[in-house]
Amino acid sequence: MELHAHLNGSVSFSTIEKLVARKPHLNIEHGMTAIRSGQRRTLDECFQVFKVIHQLVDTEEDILMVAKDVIREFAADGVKYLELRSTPRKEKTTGMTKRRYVETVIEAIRQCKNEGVDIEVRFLVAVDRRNGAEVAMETVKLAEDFMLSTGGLVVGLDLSGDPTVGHGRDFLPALQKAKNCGLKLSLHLSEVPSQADESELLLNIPPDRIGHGTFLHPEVGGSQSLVDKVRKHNTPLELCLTSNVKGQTVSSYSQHHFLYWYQMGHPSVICTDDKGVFCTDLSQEYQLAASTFNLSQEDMWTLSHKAIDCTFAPDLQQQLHQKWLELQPTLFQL
Ligand SMILES: CC(C)=CCNc1ncnc2c1ncn2[C@@H]1O[C@H](COP(=O)(O)O)[C@@H](O)[C@H]1O
Ligand SMILES: [Zn+2]
Repeated sequence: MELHAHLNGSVSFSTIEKLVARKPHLNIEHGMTAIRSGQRRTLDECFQVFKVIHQLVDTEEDILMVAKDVIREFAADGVKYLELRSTPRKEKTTGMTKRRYVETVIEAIRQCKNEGVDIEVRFLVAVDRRNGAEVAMETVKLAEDFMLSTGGLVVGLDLSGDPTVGHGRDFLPALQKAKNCGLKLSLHLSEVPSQADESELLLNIPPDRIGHGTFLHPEVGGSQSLVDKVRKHNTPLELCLTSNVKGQTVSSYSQHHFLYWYQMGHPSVICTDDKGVFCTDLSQEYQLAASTFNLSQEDMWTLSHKAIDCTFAPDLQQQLHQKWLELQPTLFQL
């Protein structure tokens, strides 16, 4: 179950190579699009990486290839349900519009389905906080249109982008509108320490899931009131270990807030965030969680199984539970 994956952050080394071959004039090398094992970057440096990738992915053909490759790679890693998220982008130079951007991702999802790739994929339209409130409202309208026209492939809205830019209060009207029209909300909250006020406000909506939530609890400068709000609504957390360690918002794997929420029995879902940029995959994230926190195969199985209840596609949950029941004896003896 992969519930938190940004499309352009998930582009693998082999896809980057294909993109670089299409655009040799950009002089982009792989070291500029990925943060390798043992490397750390500041949050700001990480966000620069996305700018480089966006230069490489600027036509409909690129989006189609990238989305299909990413979906196939998640499937090859054993992911059976994927919620992809991406920020619709307009590119003047290539004529790509935001509407065509979303249509192309949807086309990629449909093509993978028709080709028999063994994975269910749903899409969240992303709001980049750097683009401000007005664009956020337009994005919500776009997301609503696609939710209605894609037969349920577009299921929600994501709020992401550089957490040090802007304030969540500006996005409240757009987020409320999204919620009211039936889009599920996954919000990046408290990814950096300075966001307690913003989280306090946005948790009142309330969101349907939380991305990261690194600094929600009092021990790291959050507050009991924030934790209480998350607990009251039983809002699942999407936790991305490698992303947080490489982006240096968490000092080491053993210090990751996964343990805080997991020990509390709170719905916690392990995700990749940006598997390409952070050179990881979902299996590796599960492996890391298991080895860091001394969890058994059974614990890990239960984690992935419980994630089914956190999807934004309730229509698929029964089918996924059935799949997990069938897969269990083929993987290991409990
Ligand atoms: C810098 C760092 C540690 C990244 C991980 N944490 C993140 N926090 C907030 N927004 C993100 C993160 N990773 C990816 N994104 C968003 O996803 C975009 C890339 O995917 P896409 O173009 O939306 O398809 C980025 O431009 C950014 O808006
Ligand atoms: Zn994210």
